[in-house]
Amino acid sequence: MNLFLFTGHLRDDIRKFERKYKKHYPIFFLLEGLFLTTNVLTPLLIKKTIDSAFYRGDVGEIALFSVLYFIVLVAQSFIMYKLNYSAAKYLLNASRARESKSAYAKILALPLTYANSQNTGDYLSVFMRDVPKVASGVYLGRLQFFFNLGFFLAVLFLLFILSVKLTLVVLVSIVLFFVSTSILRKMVIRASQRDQESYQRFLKRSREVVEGIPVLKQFSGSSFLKNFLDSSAGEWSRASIAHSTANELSNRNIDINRWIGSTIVLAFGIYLLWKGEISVGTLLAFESYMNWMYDIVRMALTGLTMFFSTLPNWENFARIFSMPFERASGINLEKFEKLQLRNVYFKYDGTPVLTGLNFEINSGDKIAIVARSGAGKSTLVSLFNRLLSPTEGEILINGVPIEQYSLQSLRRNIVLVRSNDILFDTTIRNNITLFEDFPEDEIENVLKMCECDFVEKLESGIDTIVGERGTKLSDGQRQRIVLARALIRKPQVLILDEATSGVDGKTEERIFEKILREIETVIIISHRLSTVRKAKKIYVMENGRILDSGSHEELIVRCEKYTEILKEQFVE
Ligand SMILES: Nc1ncnc2c1ncn2[C@@H]1O[C@H](COP(=O)(O)OP(=O)(O)OP(=O)(O)O)[C@@H](O)[C@H]1O
Repeated sequence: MNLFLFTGHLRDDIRKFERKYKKHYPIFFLLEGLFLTTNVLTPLLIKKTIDSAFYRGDVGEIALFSVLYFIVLVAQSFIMYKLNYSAAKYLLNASRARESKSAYAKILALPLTYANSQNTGDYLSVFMRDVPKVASGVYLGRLQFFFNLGFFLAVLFLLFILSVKLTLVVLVSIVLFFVSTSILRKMVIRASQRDQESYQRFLKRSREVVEGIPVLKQFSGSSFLKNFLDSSAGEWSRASIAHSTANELSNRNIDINRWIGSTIVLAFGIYLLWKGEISVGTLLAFESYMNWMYDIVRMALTGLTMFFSTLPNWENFARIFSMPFERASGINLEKFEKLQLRNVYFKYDGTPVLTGLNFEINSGDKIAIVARSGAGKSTLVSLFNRLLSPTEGEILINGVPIEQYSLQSLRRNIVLVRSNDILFDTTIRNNITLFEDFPEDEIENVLKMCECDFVEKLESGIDTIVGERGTKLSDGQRQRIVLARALIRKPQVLILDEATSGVDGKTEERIFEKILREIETVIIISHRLSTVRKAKKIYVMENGRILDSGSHEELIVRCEKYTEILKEQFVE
C-alpha cells in the first residue's frame, strides 16, 4: 500500500528537501534503536519477575529482575530526552533556519512582477507558519511514521512469539483502529487546510490595518475594522476551532479504540490463562506490549496526519521555489554608453501599459519623462535596470541585450530612486551604506549633496535610528536619505521617479543642480515644472507611447499634449 500517494513533482521536491538533512539520520537510528530495545525489554522483565514470583519463588531472581527493570526505565527516559533534544536541534531548528534563509533568498530573486502580484502577507506566512510546519510535518512526521512502522513490526513479531491466538485478536482490533483513524485523518487534513487559508487571509489583513493606522485614526475606522478585519478574524477563529475539534476527535478515537482493544485482549487472555495456554507473566507482558503497540500505531498515524496536514504548507513553501527567478549572472557593465528601446511592450496581467516604445538614451543625457498620472512612467523606468522585463521587444545597453548583463553590475550602475522607497529600522548611516564599507568622507559628501543638514541636528546624528520604514523622519528627510543611499554608489545613470516630491522646491533645486553636475546621465520623472525644465530633453508619453520629445521651449510651442499635461497636472 502506498501511504504517501502524492504527485510526482511533490514527491521529488520533498526528497530533495530531505536529502539535505539525511546526515543526521544515524543519530536518530541509534537513539530510536535504543528506545526500541528498552521498550522490548520492559515487558519481558515484568514477565520474568512475575513468573519468578508466581512459579519459582526465587527472591534473588525477583530482586535482580526488579533492579534491571528500574535501570531500563531510567535509561528509557534518558534516551527519550536525547531523542527529542536531537530532533529539535538537528532537524527542527536546523531546517527552519536553513529553509527560511533559502526562501528569503529566493523571494529576493523573484522578478518584481511576481513580488508585486503576490501578497506580502503570503510571504510572511511562509516564514511564520509554512517553514516551521514544513520542518516538523513533512520531515519529522514522515520520519515518525516510518520509525513507528518499524517498531510495530518488531512488536508484532514478539507478540506472535508470546501467543499466536492473542496476537490475532490484537491484529483485528488494530485494523479497526486503523480504519476509523484513516477516516478521521481526512477530516483533520481538510480542517487544517481551511485553518491555514483563513490564517493567511487574517495575517494579510492585519498587516494592512497596522500599516493603515494613520488613515484609520483619521477616518474613525470602526466600521472598516468590523468589515475588513473582524470578519477575517472570525473566519480564522471558526476554522481554528474546527481544526482543534477534528484533532480532539481523532485523539479520542485513539483512546476509545485502545480501551476496547485492551478489554477484549484482557478478557481473551484470562480465558487462555484459565485454560492453561499462557502464564500470568505472559498475559501481563502481552498487555504491556499491546499498550505500547497502540502507542506505536498512534504515533505512526500522528506522523502520517502531521505529514498530510502539512502538505499545504509544503505547497506554499515549494511554490516560491517554482517561480521563475531573475538570471543574475552575466557580463559586467563597465561604461554606460547608450540604452535603446526597440518596439518595447509591457503588460501587467494582460493589461497593456507600454505599447511599442522606440527611443534611445545616451550617456550624458539629462532627460525628463512627462505624462499623465498612470500613463506608465514608473513602469517604463523600471525596465532600465531590469526591475521589470518587457513582455515584448528588446532593450539594449551599449548594443547588447540587457539580459546579458549581470544584475549586480546593471543595478549598481543604473540606479532607480522612487518617492516611496523605504528606510529600514536602523541608523541613518546603515540606511545609506546598507552595511557596505564606505569611507566616512564619502558618506559626508553625499549627505551634503542631498542637503541633509538636518542629520547633524538629530540627537545621535548619523547614528540616529530612523524607526520602522523611517517613520521618525519627515517625508522630505526620508527621501533625501534614500537619495544619499543611491548617490554614494556613484551610479553612471540615475533615475529619479518623483524621488524628491516631499522636499521643498528650493532645497530640491539645490539638490538637482549638484546631481546634474555630478552624475553623467540623469532621467527625471517629476510633477514639478521647475524640475522638468532642467532637463535638456523631455519625452512626452501618451497611451504607452512616446508622443514627442524636445526641450521645454520647443515642446511648449509645438506639443499640445505637453501644455495640456503641464496645465492639468503640474505645480510650479
Ligand atoms: N503591480 C502592478 N500590477 C498591475 N497593474 C499595475 C501595477 N503597477 C502599475 N500598474 C498599472 O499600470 C499603469 C501604469 O502605472 P505606472 O505606475 O507606471 O504609471 P505612472 O505614469 O508612473 O503613474 P504616476 O504618475 O501616477 O506615478 C497604471 O494604470 C497602473 O494601474
